[in-house]
Parts: sequence; C-alpha cells; structure tokens
Amino acid sequence: MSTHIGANMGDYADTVLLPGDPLRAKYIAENFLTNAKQVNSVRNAFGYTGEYKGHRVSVQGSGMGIPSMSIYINELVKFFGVKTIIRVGSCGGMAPDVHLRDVLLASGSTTDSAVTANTFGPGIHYAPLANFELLDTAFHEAQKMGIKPKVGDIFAADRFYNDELDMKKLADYGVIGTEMESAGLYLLGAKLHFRALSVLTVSDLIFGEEKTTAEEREKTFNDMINISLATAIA
Ligand SMILES: Nc1nc(Cl)c2ncn([C@@H]3O[C@H](CO)[C@@H](O)[C@H]3O)c2n1
Repeated sequence: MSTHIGANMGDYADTVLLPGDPLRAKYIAENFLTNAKQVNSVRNAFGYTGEYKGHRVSVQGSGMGIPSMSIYINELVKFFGVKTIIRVGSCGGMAPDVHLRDVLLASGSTTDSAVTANTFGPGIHYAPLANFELLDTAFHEAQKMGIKPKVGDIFAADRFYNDELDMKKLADYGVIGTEMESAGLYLLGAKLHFRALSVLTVSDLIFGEEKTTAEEREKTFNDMINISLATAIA
C-alpha cells in the first residue's frame, strides 16, 4: 500500500479512469464494470478494479483540484504501475457553441496553478498537453457513438471561486471550458511518462445561468464514461 491508497501491488489495472468525485467512481464501477472489486477506501477516496468488455480497468476518485489529484496520480503511477490515466470530470462551458452536457476533450490546459509555475520557475509558462493517441482515439470512439466532442483548451483553475479572473478574455483566446485538474494531469503525464487525457462533461455555463444538479453531475454523464471506457480499451 502507499501513503494514501490502501491497496496491494497488482490491484490497479494499467488504465485508470479518474473522476474527482469518489461517488462517481462508485457509480462507474457499479454500472459499467463487471466483477468490480473495491481496492481503496482510505479517506473515502474510493477505488475499484473490474472489467470492461473483457479488459481490466480501474476507477479512482481523485478529489477536487490539482493538489489532491496529484497525490493519487503520483501513487497510482509510482506504486501501482499505472500507465494510462483518463480524467472523467465536469467543467464549466465558456464558448458560445458549448452547451450543457456537451462532451469536451482537453487538447491542452491553460492554468493559473502554482503547481505548474513552481515546476519551472519564473519566465517559463509550460504548455500542458494531452496524449495525442488518447485524444485521437477518444474523438473517433465518440464519433462512432454519434457524439461530436468539442476539442480545445481547458482552463484549470486553482480556485473554484475566482471572480477576480477575466474569464471572458480566456474565452476570447479560445478557452472552451474551465475546471480544476487537467493542467496538473498533463504536467504529471509528461513528468512521470504515462498517457493522460481529460474527457469532460459541461455541468455549468460560465456566462449563463443554466446548471446541472449535483445528482445529474453524478449520474447522467454516461456519454463521457462510455467514450472514456472505449478509449481505455482501444
Ligand atoms: N473551477 C470550476 N468551475 C466550474 Cl464552472 C466547474 N464545473 C465543474 N468543475 C469541476 O468540478 C469540481 C468543482 O465543482 C472541480 O473538481 C472541477 O474540476 C468546475 N470547476
């Protein structure tokens, strides 16, 4: 076991779906995997391993924000040998053609996170990018399902409540959505040499009033889950 994950070597599959919400991890395990076994419950950061269409897949809750997620990613990769991590999460839509429940694929992730700034020091503004093979696969698996994901830059914010930020300017420069993890996932993918991708569902609209309920955010994002699982086993 590692510091924050009470599992044994071999308990996690090479590929892990990583929702922020541990209850979404439970939902995925119970509704999409067969022979699913809980492999972690430390701090209620539920983790499960099961099968999807004959392939071994795990799902692990990461918590909200890059600091929490980074703990789980470091341990999944360094202690449990995970090779591919697909974040399945919610985000706020920021582009005119992005609507509630749309699926977004983060090709890159602009951020205000201290984690990326502290990695390179002043003057370097690193570009966290998705693994292209996963991105390409997810896009085409989605199309096979009749879903056309929007692909673009996702702003990973250190804070959920950040009204000091000029989100309109970010949108004007092409940012299509905001959440709190993708930049850290991609930075760590590059550092620790695992494949990384964020597959997101729009749960809120930054410049609009519409929102999905907490229940919807937990249960109705099946398109994102189906795309991520198809990508995981491709
Ligand atoms: N900043 C931010 N803003 C909006 Cl509009 C969000 N919609 C969903 N999330 C995600 O959901 C959690 C916050 O509710 C975080 O894990 C974050 O990744 C959002 N995070």
